Amino acid sequence: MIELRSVSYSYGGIRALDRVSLSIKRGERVALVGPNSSGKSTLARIMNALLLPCEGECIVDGVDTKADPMHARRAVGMVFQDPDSQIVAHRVLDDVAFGPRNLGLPEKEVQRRVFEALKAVGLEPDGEAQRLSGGQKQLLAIAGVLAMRPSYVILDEPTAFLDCRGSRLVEDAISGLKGLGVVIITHDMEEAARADRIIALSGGRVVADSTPERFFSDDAQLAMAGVEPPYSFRLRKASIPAPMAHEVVRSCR
Ligand SMILES: Nc1ncnc2c1ncn2[C@@H]1O[C@H](COP(=O)(O)OP(=O)(O)OP(=O)(O)O)[C@@H](O)[C@H]1O
Repeated sequence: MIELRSVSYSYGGIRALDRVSLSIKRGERVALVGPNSSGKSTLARIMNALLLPCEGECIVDGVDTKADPMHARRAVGMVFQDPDSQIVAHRVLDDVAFGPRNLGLPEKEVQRRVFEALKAVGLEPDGEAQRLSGGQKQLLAIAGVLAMRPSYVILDEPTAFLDCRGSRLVEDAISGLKGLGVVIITHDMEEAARADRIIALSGGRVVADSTPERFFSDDAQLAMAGVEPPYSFRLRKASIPAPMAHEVVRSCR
């Protein structure tokens, strides 16, 4: 479990997180939502120890990130918005192998991890990384993280730069991530609605932590989080059967 206990973080005089307490379990899928500058990316960086709390504690599987930041960096993989900025090697195979090779693993183990990770996201091993589509590059970034065998994966607006087709590829790959704790930072409420839980931040504070169903039904929470319910939810509320509502939304995208 990733557990934050009253975590605050400031960049100089800017308080980005203010006494945030929450937990993320392995196997659950959590959407992190909230307006710009509400602290979502800072929270992600606290969880994988790229940043350490100014106050409070972040505990990853029982280990305090201040005591052992490398433990959290291994356990919590990060995928960022921009697929191009995450490519580190010319060939697809070498790109995914980059992390495991840096761990000093035997080449046989590196290759096993590379092929498993590529299979998990549905990417072919041959080819050049820069020739992939935007969506495929994002799959490559996810494969690179999976090859490190994390317990949790945080995706910071993974579909923000992608077209409809690329977004669908990435969404399908994320749905296939079983057994890991998955945190998706998103402004897309359709994406948030597919999570088990939604955590909303505003002004660096947690203003909601509940199921999508409850979150999207609670006008006060929605107002505090500065978001609106997704189209599929509104259609459902208008008594259109869920599968049909889902299809309407898919065909609209
Ligand atoms: N490196 C930095 N230096 C100074 N201030 C920063 C830095 N990174 C973030 N901040 C500030 O911290 C606050 C929270 O930013 P953060 O990026 O965590 O929010 P966010 O919810 O991820 O925003 P967005 O949705 O725009 O990506 C903002 O006021 C932001 O300006």
